[in-house]
Amino acid sequence: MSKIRIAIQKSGRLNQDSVQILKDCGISIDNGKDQLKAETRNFPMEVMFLRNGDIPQYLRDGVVDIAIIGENVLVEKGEGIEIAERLNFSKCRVSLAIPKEVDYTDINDLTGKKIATSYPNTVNSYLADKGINAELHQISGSVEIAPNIGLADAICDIVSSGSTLFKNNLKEVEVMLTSEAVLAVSPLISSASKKILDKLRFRIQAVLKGRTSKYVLLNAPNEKIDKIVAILPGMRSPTVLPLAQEGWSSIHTVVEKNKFWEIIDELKEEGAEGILVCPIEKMVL
Ligand SMILES: Nc1ncnc2c1ncn2[C@@H]1O[C@H](COP(=O)(O)OP(=O)(O)OP(=O)(O)O)[C@@H](O)[C@H]1O
Ligand SMILES: O=P(O)(O)OC[C@H]1O[C@H](OP(=O)(O)OP(=O)(O)O)[C@H](O)[C@@H]1O
Ligand SMILES: [Mg+2]
Repeated sequence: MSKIRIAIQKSGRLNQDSVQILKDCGISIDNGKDQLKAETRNFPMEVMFLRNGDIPQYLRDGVVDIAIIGENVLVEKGEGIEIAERLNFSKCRVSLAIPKEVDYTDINDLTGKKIATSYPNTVNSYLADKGINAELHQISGSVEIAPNIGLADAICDIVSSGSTLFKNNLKEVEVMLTSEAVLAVSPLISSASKKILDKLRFRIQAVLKGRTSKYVLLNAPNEKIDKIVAILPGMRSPTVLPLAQEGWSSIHTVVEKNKFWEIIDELKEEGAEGILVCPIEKMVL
């Protein structure tokens, strides 16, 4: 039986969450320590542990069928590679930053300036789009130090909390793109592997939906049911079950995680009691 070959990051920011999402999809990796290739249990899949930055080439060459990779790397060097799923982790942005004390009006201020980055294609196309000429200095890491050591006037790098910029006395002046981990697909994927990919995507969608939803149970007096149901969103519509105590019901529904706090006060005002919020493992719509 054929297997789908997936690349995930060997070590770094994407590794753990990539292994976890496969695990949540019921796929456990038989991983001997320091192995670069591993088999999986319960799913026709072979896992290659690679450098994030090398993965686009492996996808293009068809050495792997699919990969979990930072979207920013695809923007930089992933031409022709498609995204099958956005995975909602490793969220960051790729931005231009300059020393805090330097005034900044707009992108024209970067004309003729030296910009250090590990993402030359991304910067070049951003600047070309805005008609700006600047000099790029490509380095592969610790980019934020460049202005402090006189290597560049500005930098382009990944920003998440902003603390690396802050520590290096820099300020973010342009957000060029936002990024998250994605499931990317080789243009050379076979039809047999594509069928396995469809199964994997189905599982990933169920896992991601479960991660962003909560199962909510609450009690309410019967005369308040209509008002409470009107507040609650649900997969179809909330379930209403009678409680042993006459005149009361239990209402069950699924709510988007970040919407829960918006509606909790309304629910309480309408007389909801004993509100329980539970995690959902998987959700198939
Ligand atoms: N501070 C951050 N917060 C959130 N996501 C980030 C952050 N830094 C990087 N990422 C995302 O995680 C990906 C992997 O980053 P990481 O620093 O682990 O690897 P890398 O050095 O870019 O790659 P390689 O595996 O080739 O050494 C990046 O491409 C980006 O999408
Ligand atoms: O805005 P922040 O939350 O500070 O995150 C941004 C930093 O995170 C990444 O580096 P990482 O820690 O991955 O180190 P690396 O240079 O070894 O990849 C990125 O290259 C930035 O330097
Ligand atoms: Mg990094």
